[in-house]
Amino acid sequence: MIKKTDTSAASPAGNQGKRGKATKPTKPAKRKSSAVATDLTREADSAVLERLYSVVQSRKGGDPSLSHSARLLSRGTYKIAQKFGEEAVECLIEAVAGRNDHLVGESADVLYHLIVLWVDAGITPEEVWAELRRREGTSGIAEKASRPRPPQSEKENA
Ligand SMILES: N=c1c2ncn([C@@H]3O[C@H](COP(=O)(O)OP(=O)(O)OP(=O)(O)O)[C@@H](O)[C@H]3O)c2ncn1[C@@H]1O[C@H](COP(=O)(O)O)[C@@H](O)[C@H]1O
Repeated sequence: MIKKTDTSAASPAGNQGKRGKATKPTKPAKRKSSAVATDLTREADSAVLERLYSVVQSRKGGDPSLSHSARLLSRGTYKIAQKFGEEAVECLIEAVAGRNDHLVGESADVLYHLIVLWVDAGITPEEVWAELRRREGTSGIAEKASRPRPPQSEKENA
């Protein structure tokens, strides 16, 4: 669906896929030391999502006729969750079909709707980044193997 142009929130996430052509990526900052570089890279990766989060948060309680985020947030958790689910399904359809050009746009839609979900729930991006940082360096295989094993009888009934 074509949407009105938003001039108050120049979010690159809004310039992809269904919503238009991708913008040219900006050059990464020069590295000074490996520690600084790691921080800069982290900031650069999450900045676009944090900007989008701030914009969506600022739309809460706004005019639903002027802002899609305000409209979605006014419709409540059930609708927000439903929209997120729909976008996730559209994303997986493109992945399975191997249409990577469409997958980029659908991925942006999923991230936008996930952020609306966070705003509605009162979760901040920093909480999610912290959880991702906590997991860094732990293989999913090792993490699964470390989980307490249920007793055999429980496993059979599952
Ligand atoms: N990233 C997005 C973004 N991605 C998708 N969408 C909108 O999501 C809508 C999805 O359309 P659908 O028909 O699937 O959903 P719907 O209109 O809720 O329809 P129903 O399910 O109710 O029938 C479209 O209007 C898209 O434009 C987005 N709307 C906004 N943003 C970002 O959010 C910022 C603030 O937007 P506003 O809140 O609209 O000011 C923008 O600057 C963008 O950066």
